[in-house]
Amino acid sequence: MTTTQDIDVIVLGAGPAGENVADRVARAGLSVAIVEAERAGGECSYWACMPSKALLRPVEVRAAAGRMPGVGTALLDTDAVLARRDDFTEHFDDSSQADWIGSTGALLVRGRGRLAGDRRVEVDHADGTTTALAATRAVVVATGSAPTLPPVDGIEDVGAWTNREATSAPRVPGSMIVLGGGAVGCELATAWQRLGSSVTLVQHGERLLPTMEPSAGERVLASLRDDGADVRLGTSLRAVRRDGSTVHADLDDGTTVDADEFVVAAGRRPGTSGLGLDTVGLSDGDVLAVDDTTLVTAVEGGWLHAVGDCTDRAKLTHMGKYQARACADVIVARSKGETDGLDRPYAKTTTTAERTAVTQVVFTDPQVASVGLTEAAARDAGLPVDVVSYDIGSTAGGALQADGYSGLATIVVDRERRVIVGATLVGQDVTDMLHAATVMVVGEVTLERLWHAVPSFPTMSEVWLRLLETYGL
Ligand SMILES: Cc1cc2nc3c(=O)[nH]c(=O)nc-3n(C[C@H](O)[C@H](O)[C@H](O)COP(=O)(O)OP(=O)(O)OC[C@H]3O[C@@H](n4cnc5c(N)ncnc54)[C@H](O)[C@@H]3O)c2cc1C
Ligand SMILES: NC(=O)c1ccc[n+]([C@@H]2O[C@H](COP(=O)([O-])OP(=O)(O)OC[C@H]3O[C@@H](n4cnc5c(N)ncnc54)[C@H](O)[C@@H]3O)[C@@H](O)[C@H]2O)c1
Repeated sequence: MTTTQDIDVIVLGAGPAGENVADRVARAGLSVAIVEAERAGGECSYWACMPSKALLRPVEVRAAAGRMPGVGTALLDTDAVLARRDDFTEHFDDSSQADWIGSTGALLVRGRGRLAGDRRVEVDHADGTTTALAATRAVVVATGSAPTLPPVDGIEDVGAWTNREATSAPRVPGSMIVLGGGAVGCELATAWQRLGSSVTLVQHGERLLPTMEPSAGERVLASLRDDGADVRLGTSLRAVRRDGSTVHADLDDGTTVDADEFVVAAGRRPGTSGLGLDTVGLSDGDVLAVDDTTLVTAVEGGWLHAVGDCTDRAKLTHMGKYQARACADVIVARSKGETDGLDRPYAKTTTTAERTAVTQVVFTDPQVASVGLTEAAARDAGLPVDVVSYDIGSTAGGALQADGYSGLATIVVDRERRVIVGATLVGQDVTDMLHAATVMVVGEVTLERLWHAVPSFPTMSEVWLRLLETYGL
């Protein structure tokens, strides 16, 4: 075993969250080692955000062309789509990410890391050797998440695809069953159905995208069915088996669905197995619950932080990176002896927006973009809220964007404070409208002041004015 001492900060996992901690801490002048077991860049770069969006964008463009008289439905060359997807994942070569980490001043250590007691980490390398590291200031766990396989008879034996196989497939399968109707299931079903596969999506709840406003799931459901996908809501999988090239899925509605591939998109668990959590008083596989300054609450001493998917907070790249920035700033502030106000809401050293303004875009067609609380979440939190919706297609911008534009904007208004606490946009090309809503929520801008934020004509942003008018301004 080799030993390296005197590293200020050790980061476990070089996904988007871990990389951002390392970058920011290194730029502040602290020494950092970042340990990566697979590829620098993490799940997001190779098997999640990037490849899935590279599969979705071409079919989105094609659908938009179909809604524009005089343009028509564009050609679909699936080989070109898959080749462009492979360019986005750098053909699984992480050298540019590794070079970038090096350029920040952080030391990239290749191997599988685990905690080995207070402030200590051991890294097991592919050649069988182990390196022991000790952190003088902090250890940050950023090990991401892993797909959950529901306890269904036969599921372990059918060669189930997870997000990894489903985003990196070298050809379009003839047919597939997608288990789960969250963001992963809805995006993959949209992409593969439109690329030519026959998709059956099985969701055990009564709605798609169940954590979002109901309008989102309803419209995505209608679109998937319009595309020809077979979507089964309120349906559970009883058993699954493979017979040669065919998978047979027995559903609790009494039917059996046959397909070439079986994709599991039924949620994710924290990537904390085999991480030595027992050496710091936790149990293998635990969620690393953190406070607003990213400190792991169950471990004393103020040295163990966690960011990204492993914390089981919003499992989104941009939110993980937001946590990473706060985490780095807390560590740097403490290294300078600063202690006051580090946990003050909206201080740079906190992740306040995790509670007030989580943003998410689901790249289905229609797209779904949301920030903050849904109506249901706001009512559960006891807030006095009113809800207003407006058809984006009724704005001049919406009508110009596409023939028969169909889209809905919904705001959740705290009627006592006169501020927006949540917004959801559903429709074609709404993704970049989200940030305006995010500023409204984070800035707690009153409706009376928003009245003076005049949207340009003829843009879809006029929906913000229409929402205020509908609310009575
Ligand atoms: C199909 C799919 C599509 C998605 N699309 C989006 C999207 O469009 N937008 C969005 O915001 N989010 C999206 N997400 C979610 C997003 O991928 C995650 O939230 C994000 O990757 C989490 O980043 P992370 O750094 O916490 O973890 P990860 O990206 O999982 O990175 C963790 C890293 O830690 C490494 N690691 C794990 N254990 C160890 C260990 N013991 N030692 C050393 N290294 C270790 C892993 O190899 C990995 O590189 C998507 C997810 C999926 C599955
Ligand atoms: N564009 C994006 O922002 C994006 C895209 C993909 C994933 N993600 C994130 O990645 C994370 C994981 O996504 P996910 O969709 O895997 O998880 P999820 O937990 O969001 O959704 C899983 C879905 O599967 C259903 N389900 C669970 N077990 C089932 C079963 N046995 N049978 C049928 N249905 C079942 C659940 O009801 C749920 O709707 C999420 O936090 C998501 O936000 C984000």
